[in-house]
Amino acid sequence: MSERTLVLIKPDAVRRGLIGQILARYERKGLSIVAMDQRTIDPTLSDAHYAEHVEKPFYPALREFVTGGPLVALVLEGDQAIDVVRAMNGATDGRKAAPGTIRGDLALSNSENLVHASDSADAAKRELDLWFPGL
Ligand SMILES: Nc1ncnc2c1ncn2[C@@H]1O[C@@H]2COP(=O)(O)O[C@H]2[C@H]1O
Repeated sequence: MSERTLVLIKPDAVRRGLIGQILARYERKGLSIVAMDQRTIDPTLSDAHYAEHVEKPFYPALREFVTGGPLVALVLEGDQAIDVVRAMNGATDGRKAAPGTIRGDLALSNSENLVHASDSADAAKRELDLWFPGL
């Protein structure tokens, strides 16, 4: 079933010049880029996006990081896109993510882990409404 998912190419990836490499992986897989926008977000959007994490001890550093430079928000579409993109991104901690995944190949951190993707259909709906209202 065709689905849409929200992906963030985070500020560490933008800083490292990895936007093209990361986008190419999603395109090669056959996913469609439905929308794409480079922006620097404010703390309010960070708090809304990461609502489930705002009380966690790592959140202040995460907010600083995610608001600290431009990121690329995109909507990807394709068959089972939510699970497919999560598998392509790999485990949260880049040090533990499997080789062959984006984080496994390109990240060495648990926090600066290059990409974010919606982790369920409910999360995708919420995040798509938040980042691309009206799409
Ligand atoms: N234990 C942790 N320490 C620091 N950052 C974390 C930790 N767990 C999760 N994160 C960050 O919080 C983010 C939540 O979802 P993401 O997929 O965007 O990627 C995660 C990491 O960037």
